[in-house]
Amino acid sequence: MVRIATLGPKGSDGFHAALQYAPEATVLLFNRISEIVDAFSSNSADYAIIPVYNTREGEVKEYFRLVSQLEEGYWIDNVVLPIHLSLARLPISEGSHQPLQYIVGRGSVFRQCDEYIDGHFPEATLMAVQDIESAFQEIKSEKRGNYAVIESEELVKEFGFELIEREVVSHNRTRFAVIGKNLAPSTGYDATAMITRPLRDRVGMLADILGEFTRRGINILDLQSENDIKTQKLRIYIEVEGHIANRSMREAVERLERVVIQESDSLKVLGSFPRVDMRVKKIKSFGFIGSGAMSTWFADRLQNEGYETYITGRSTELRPEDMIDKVDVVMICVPISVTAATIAQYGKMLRGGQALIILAGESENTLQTAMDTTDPAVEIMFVHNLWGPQAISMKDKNAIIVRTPRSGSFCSEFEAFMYKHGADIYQDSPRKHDLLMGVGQKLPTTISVALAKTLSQHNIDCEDISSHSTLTSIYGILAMARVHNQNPRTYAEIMATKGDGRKIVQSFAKNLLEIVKLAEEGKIQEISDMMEENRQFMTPQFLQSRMKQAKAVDNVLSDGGLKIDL
Ligand SMILES: NC(=O)C1=CN([C@@H]2O[C@H](COP(=O)(O)OP(=O)(O)OC[C@H]3O[C@@H](n4cnc5c(N)ncnc54)[C@H](O)[C@@H]3O)[C@@H](O)[C@H]2O)C=CC1
Ligand SMILES: O=C(O)C(=O)Cc1ccc(O)cc1
Repeated sequence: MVRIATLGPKGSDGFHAALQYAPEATVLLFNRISEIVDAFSSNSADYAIIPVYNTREGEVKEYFRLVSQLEEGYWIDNVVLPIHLSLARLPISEGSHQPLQYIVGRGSVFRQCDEYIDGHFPEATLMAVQDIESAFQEIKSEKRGNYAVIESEELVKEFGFELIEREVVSHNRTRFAVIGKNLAPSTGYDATAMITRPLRDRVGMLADILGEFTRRGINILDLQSENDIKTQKLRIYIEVEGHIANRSMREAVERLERVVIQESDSLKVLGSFPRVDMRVKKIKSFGFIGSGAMSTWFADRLQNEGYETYITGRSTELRPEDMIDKVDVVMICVPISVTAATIAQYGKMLRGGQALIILAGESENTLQTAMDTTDPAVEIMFVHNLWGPQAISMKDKNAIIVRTPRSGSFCSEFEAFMYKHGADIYQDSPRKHDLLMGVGQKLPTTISVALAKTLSQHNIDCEDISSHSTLTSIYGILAMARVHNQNPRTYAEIMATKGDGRKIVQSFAKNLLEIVKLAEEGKIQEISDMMEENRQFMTPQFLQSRMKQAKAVDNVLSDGGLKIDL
């Protein structure tokens, strides 16, 4: 039989939280949080259940101190309990009713009810007690007719008190931490709580701590800080999404100690536990058609948000046609050149109420196919993430979304998922997307491939490429290296997409030949005039802000070792 230590008395919120966690448990009841900790530490209890947060009172301060004292044990789970508080007094049969002068309750209950008490009993004297059971008994034995108590309805009834008012505060919920002896295993949908030791003063410490998580795309759920009572140094409590066993989480913690705080054992992991989710989600499951790099990348992150995911492809055991029926949202994520045909093949299998989201690099043609081949009650949206599967997170990366009149709440939920993970989202029309991908993808990719081919044709030594590049020409070299360091098919597909972007590459090729000709003929003035004209087209603001960015890049590149962990 498991033994759980919590705050009493019988019928208290802690008591109910313990039974909600383990209905068969033996519940050991105490009046003080420190007594609960002692019971747990001395092995008289297997678990401790402690209130940590209340929707009305905010954080429960005592816990902050308590959790940092726990030498063994981990925060392994949570119980969220609605709290129903009632105002009650002795029944008339047990003493005369007099005007209420005193209200008795636990300190935390008063904090939850302060609005109600201020509004209804501004003159009353409040008496905060630790041991509510003794308080009930004393009011009874002393027949105190001018006393009232605020507690749960169950408890006031148990002591034979009479209700004056039921449910004196609404939206009152308490989160209890479950403390156990061993770290909880990963469920795939976890959060991790940690607290720092008292920190020495250091400029930017808080921002640097948060940055370690943000940089890795780890969402921060809660942040609190408190001055350590003795030293008056700051301690920081952080709750983040993910399990401590995840690689990026371990890396973040390791760097926090070694690089940011620069003290070993400066960070204490309180535990990992299944995430407490208060949001309303409508989507349960996503199914991918296409089992490549981008499908896996998105599926992993959706799974970490608590969604079920299925990946299907030409060679997976689960067939796309069998998957479609199981999911709320079908994601099409295959090479651009086969996206429209894949939509045409599977689109008709979706039923009203489902959503079809196209992850691809070409919008107009693919969206038209989706609108034409699916039931009109199917939601449809196009998403183009402008990062590849090597990216750790989508934080600060561009994403283009093309909504249609049929993009509904499922599509918005997917967009909210990308927003939450820090993507910079831009809404386009199909044509605008395709045209601008001529600028953002087709042209730079084409140039990169042509550049590499040219260097190779002339047997240019790779060492010489770096040593002879200028602050300006390095950009082209970097782009060339990036493009040739990833799946060539991805880029060949981009170059071959249909749509409005083609005219950008075609005009570029024509202009290139013209400029080469002018240069060969030594027409310096004509080229300068052309550049002057170009400058008129680009606004001064654009030129200045990009120049500023370029200088920032110069600084990063010239700062020994690139300032990146290689
Ligand atoms: N890789 C990247 O950097 C990015 C890719 N995207 C887009 O994501 C989509 C998927 O790209 P990745 O996952 O990178 O490609 P990938 O090559 O890793 O995977 C493509 C998947 O489609 C399947 N497939 C190939 N031909 C097929 C056909 N004829 N019928 C059905 N399935 C077929 C493959 O078996 C594979 O499972 C593409 O539309 C691409 O433009 C978007 C942004 C970045
Ligand atoms: O990582 C890079 O540099 C990319 O260019 C990734 C990429 C590849 C294909 C896309 O459709 C969008 C982005």
